[in-house]
Amino acid sequence: MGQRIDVKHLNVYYGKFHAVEDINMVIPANKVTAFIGPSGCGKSTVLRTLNRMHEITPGAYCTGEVLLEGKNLYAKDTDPVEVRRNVGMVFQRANPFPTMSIRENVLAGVTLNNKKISKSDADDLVEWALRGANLWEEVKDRLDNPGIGLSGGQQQRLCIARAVAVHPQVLLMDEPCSALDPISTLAVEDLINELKHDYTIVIVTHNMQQAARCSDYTGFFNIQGIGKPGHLVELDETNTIFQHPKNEETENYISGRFG
Ligand SMILES: Nc1ncnc2c1ncn2[C@@H]1O[C@H](COP(=O)(O)OP(=O)(O)OP(=O)(O)O)[C@@H](O)[C@H]1O
Repeated sequence: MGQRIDVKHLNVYYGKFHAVEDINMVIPANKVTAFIGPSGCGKSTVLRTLNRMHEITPGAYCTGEVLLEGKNLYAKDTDPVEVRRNVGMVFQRANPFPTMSIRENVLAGVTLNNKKISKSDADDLVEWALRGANLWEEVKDRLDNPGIGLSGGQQQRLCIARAVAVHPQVLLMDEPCSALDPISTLAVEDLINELKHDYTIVIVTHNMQQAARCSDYTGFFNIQGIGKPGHLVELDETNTIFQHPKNEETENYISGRFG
């Protein structure tokens, strides 16, 4: 099952640059929450703080709290590796490991976590994860072929299979369809809709139609001006954000008056 995320007074900095200011939000379990907003308003930055991925950028840090089912991801005794196992990430560009086969790519997270697994358990896991990513039928006869030999849309679904193979609670997706053609985009959107039964999903997208199509909740982020920190304007049910937003800034953005 997916887990709920509570974000409290989150501020994110890249060195001296204050990138995101005082974010407070609840991301419900087993729903798709989309982050939208103009370029540079901090959508990806906030997403990355939800599994401490920003920490791999030298000088990046945050203050405030991110709670996964009430447990602070930033508590002193929390292991960031464990956080990233529970909260998986799918990136903008499909990034299968180039030297690995389809099968090895699916198992990569498990082997990187030093988990010993029998051949038959591995076979079952590969099939389960690829079925979960709606890719099994397309690749079941060529599991030992290189992952990078697949089409862009298939590679992205392979990365989703790799992410779910470690049994996360949450899946973060940073513009997962931006490099895909419309047919592959629809396949990934359908998949997102199915995956929410098992996971909590947070997706950053530039595409408002995509947010409207595949999310239950939408958070609109904005920025006052260049050099200013981004902030969350409002987060609500997707229908409310697109039809009756409470805030004029949101209304202006979704009606295409800026951004
Ligand atoms: N690694 C980094 N080092 C320094 N500044 C960064 C870094 N990553 C992002 N920023 C800055 O933080 C701010 C927020 O960036 P972020 O990428 O989170 O915005 P975004 O809303 O996701 O933008 P886009 O829609 O263009 O991807 C921007 O001013 C950006 O330049």
